[in-house]
Amino acid sequence: MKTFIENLPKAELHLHIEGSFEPALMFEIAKRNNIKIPYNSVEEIEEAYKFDCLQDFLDIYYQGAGVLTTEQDFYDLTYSYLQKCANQNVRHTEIMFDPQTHTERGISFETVINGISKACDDAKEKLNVTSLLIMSYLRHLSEEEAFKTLEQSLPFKHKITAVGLDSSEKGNPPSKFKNVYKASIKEGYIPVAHAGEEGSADYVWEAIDLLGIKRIDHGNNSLQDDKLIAEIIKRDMALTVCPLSNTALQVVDDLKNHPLKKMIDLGLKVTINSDDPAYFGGQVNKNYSDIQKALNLTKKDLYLLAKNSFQYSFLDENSKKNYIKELDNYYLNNA
Ligand code: HPA
Ligand SMILES: [Zn+2]
Repeated sequence: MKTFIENLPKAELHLHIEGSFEPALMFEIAKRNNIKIPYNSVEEIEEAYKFDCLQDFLDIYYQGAGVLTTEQDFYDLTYSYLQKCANQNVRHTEIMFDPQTHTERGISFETVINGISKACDDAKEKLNVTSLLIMSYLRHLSEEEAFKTLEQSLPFKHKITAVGLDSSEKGNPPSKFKNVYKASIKEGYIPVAHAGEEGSADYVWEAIDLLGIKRIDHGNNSLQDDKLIAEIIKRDMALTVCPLSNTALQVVDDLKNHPLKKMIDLGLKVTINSDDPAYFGGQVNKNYSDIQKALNLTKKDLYLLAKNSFQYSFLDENSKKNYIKELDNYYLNNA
């Protein structure tokens, strides 16, 4: 099963590039930028990466991202993640980035986007991994701040496919960002949002009805509401589920109790993703293999999850078809 997962062609649809920042690279970049970080060793970092909830994690995640300064830093961070994609047979990835985490510190939008997008271009050519970008608004900041970010993104619109909403969910409902989503859609961005990770099913309703999202990031708490489940199925929207993130942030107490199988059985379209792999104990293939073991998933289940990852990506129809053909061939020969 391990080899089947390792070689399974797949896409990753929920990944924060700042959350892929591995301790070793963090040390290297902090050193070359002469920035002090409050850890002396990889062991100390690992000790700090124990979280009770989303906010605990976010405090450490923003601190880590604080060493990223130059275009080269953003390039190195992104290329390092894309190399891991290539090693895991992640054929396509949709990368979220948080411009405000950096612009708030005086780093220009241009520095961030150019570093990330150059790495994506190089990875396409050298690693045969495709990618697109999701610009995420920080929901603990105001809608006015999000509007500023939208404005800053416009000269780079051709490099960005979608907009997302992340950071502290509770107390920051999707309705707070209704106007900026409307404006983002007008600019041609596809809307997605984190909803129902720690927030209730009402937040998922708002993300669908008020923000018009096309895909739900996490969405676990949708299961609290049968009408919502029916609506998500009716609209053919996928959930980007992140098993190891859910246990690390105590959204789920144990992988054995993870609702993923229940979601599938209800008819929801589910994908498997790593969210913030450097912080939550595993890349996407570890998410596949740990949840496979915990829930006794079959090769067919895994094949269908990987198929969803291509089907519900924001790739054009022809690219989706080609990737799914590659996956079908793999499944035929390895089932
Ligand atoms: O899992 C997450 N949830 C909300 N915001 C985030 N920002 C990075 N990761 C996350
Ligand atoms: Zn996330």
